[in-house]
Amino acid sequence: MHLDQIDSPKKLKELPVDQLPKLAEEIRQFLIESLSKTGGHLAPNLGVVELTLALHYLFDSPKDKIIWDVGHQAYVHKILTGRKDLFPTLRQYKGLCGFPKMSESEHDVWETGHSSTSLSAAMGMAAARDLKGEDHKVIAVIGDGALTGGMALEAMNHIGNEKKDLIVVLNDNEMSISPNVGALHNYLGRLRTYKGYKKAKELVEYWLEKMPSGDTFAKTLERVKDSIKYLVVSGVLFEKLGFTYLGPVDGHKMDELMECLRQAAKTSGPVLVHVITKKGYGYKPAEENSVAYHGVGAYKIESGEFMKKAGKGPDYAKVFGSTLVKLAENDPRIVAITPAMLTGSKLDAFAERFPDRCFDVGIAEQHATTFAGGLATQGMKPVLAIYSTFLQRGYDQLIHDVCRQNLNVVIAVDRAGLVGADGETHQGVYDIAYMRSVPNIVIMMPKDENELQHMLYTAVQYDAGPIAVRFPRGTGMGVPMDTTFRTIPIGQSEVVRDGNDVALLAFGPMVALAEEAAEQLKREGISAKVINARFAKPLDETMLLELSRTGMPVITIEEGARMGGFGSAVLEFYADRNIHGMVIKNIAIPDYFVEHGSVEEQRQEVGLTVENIVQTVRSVAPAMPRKRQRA
Ligand SMILES: Cc1ncc(C[n+]2csc(CCOP(=O)(O)OP(=O)(O)O)c2C)c(N)n1
Ligand SMILES: CC(=O)[C@@H](O)[C@H](O)COP(=O)(O)O
Ligand SMILES: [Mg+2]
Repeated sequence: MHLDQIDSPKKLKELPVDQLPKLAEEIRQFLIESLSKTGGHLAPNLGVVELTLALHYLFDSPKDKIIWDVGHQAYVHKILTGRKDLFPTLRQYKGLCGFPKMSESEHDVWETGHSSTSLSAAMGMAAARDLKGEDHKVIAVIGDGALTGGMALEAMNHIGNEKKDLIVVLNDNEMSISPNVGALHNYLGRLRTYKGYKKAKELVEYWLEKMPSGDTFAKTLERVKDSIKYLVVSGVLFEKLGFTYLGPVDGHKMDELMECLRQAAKTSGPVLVHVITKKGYGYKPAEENSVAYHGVGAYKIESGEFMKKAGKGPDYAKVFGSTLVKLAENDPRIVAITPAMLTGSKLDAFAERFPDRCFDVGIAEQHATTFAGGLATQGMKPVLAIYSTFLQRGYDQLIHDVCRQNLNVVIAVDRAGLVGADGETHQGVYDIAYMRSVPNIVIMMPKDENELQHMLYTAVQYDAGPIAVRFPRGTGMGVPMDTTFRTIPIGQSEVVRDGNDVALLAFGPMVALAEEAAEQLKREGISAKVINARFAKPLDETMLLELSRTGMPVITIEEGARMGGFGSAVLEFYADRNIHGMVIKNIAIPDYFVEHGSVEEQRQEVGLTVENIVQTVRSVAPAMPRKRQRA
């Protein structure tokens, strides 16, 4: 039977077990070929081919619940559950999602994207099963990186105490996106070398059974057994936390893996199966550089060479990273923090230049935020580089620890706005709303990459509390870069184009759309003023008051959730001052989760387009001062 014929776990089970390694090979070839065109999370999936086959072969999905942590490694699961033919649409608009998605399949029992949720979800499912008197297995598959996340540890604390039947498969490839970090990671390294002890323990037990008790040799063996037991059982942290520990097992050896998982299925209470895999397994470029092949765009299969990305300027993240190095050269207070996104946040150069001042804390956004606070109390200038979507994890810490104590923490909010192919789990569209409501914080966003360097400079100079500079995923505008830094006055906007019919008040890179719209409107005889708002907090009150005096309709434009966002702030400003009668429209992201696709397609869907700005302006034309005068 070939891969093409396997469209369900039921079909897979019809395959003789000795043919699974061949199937694994076919799946790998399929992944390498398919992702070379669409891109996606290649290396994580190549590493779990055998593991996924074993799980679907042995367990009975969807009755048995298989939960994928992060979910970036669920492609093989998707292939085996009838979605192979959809792979040409992977991560594309209206196509197959890059993460588990309940609407796609009954086998996707939990949706993910953010890490370290699988154990809590598994515990919830196991508890529900027991309360309802049902009988099925619950299996959480979690990577060694995701295990460093606080949620996973909180869940282990609960699971180990409750003693419910539940299997945790720890997929240990020694990598997060970058090499995994931390004491837990070091500990897993030591466990991997314990392998021999388990074998020795089994051997001693075997001989003990054969010997008459009281025999002198048996007594000696008894003592050996005890010391081995100490190393194998009591020495293993997971055992101490209430789990039965099985492993480590080679995750690419089908027979060993199956045997270990079979044993896990038979064991009652929480079990942790420690599976050792290689990220990128079976594709040389990915094995050799799993960091680069963690998440990829299109590439040439033979060489692994990536296709060139189209884009006008350097990546915003790159400008952030290189500017921070320059700033840190002259400011020893600057410390960079990343919760496991060193490469994505382009902090590699910083880490190389200032190894002592760069902290990769693992997938630990909560800790990262409070750690930054701690540094700030001692006069350091922590720069927390964090994706907008992952800062959601550190929200309480942002409020309670950083903002409440008014600490000088710079928050570099990366991937702010629509992010494209990762889709709804990763959209950076909530941070304006969730940060704006917190006292003390300053929130700014540059219109282009040149302004980003000035904003970062401004942020590290700022000594009056927390300050966030948000910037989008992807390439900048291709503008010339100034060679000296300049301070941007806090709360001051910039007029980028004058006009007297309508005001387009744009936040961040939306300024470019507003300028394009203004150009188009000019051809229709409408004169649009374009303002680069720069700050969502504090607002430029002088500018807003001036606008209200002109009587022009105001259209706010932002790539963020409409509710509570920048536009809401403008509405609040006028309402608070009893300035009524103004025509104000907010162009922003509506109240639903925007799915995967290209950023262009997502913008089109939500109306963040030149056409929609123009259309909105047309709709308010009767309220324009000149038109009113004529009427
Ligand atoms: C809360 C959160 N922080 C950061 C990330 C970004 N991220 C995605 S995968 C990953 C590494 C996960 O490592 P691991 O669980 O070991 O999986 P592997 O890729 O090694 O298979 C990280 C940091 C995320 N998805 N969620
Ligand atoms: C699964 C996950 O969370 C990351 O791998 C994410 O896809 C990275 O996003 P960037 O490509 O924007 O760094
Ligand atoms: Mg890993």
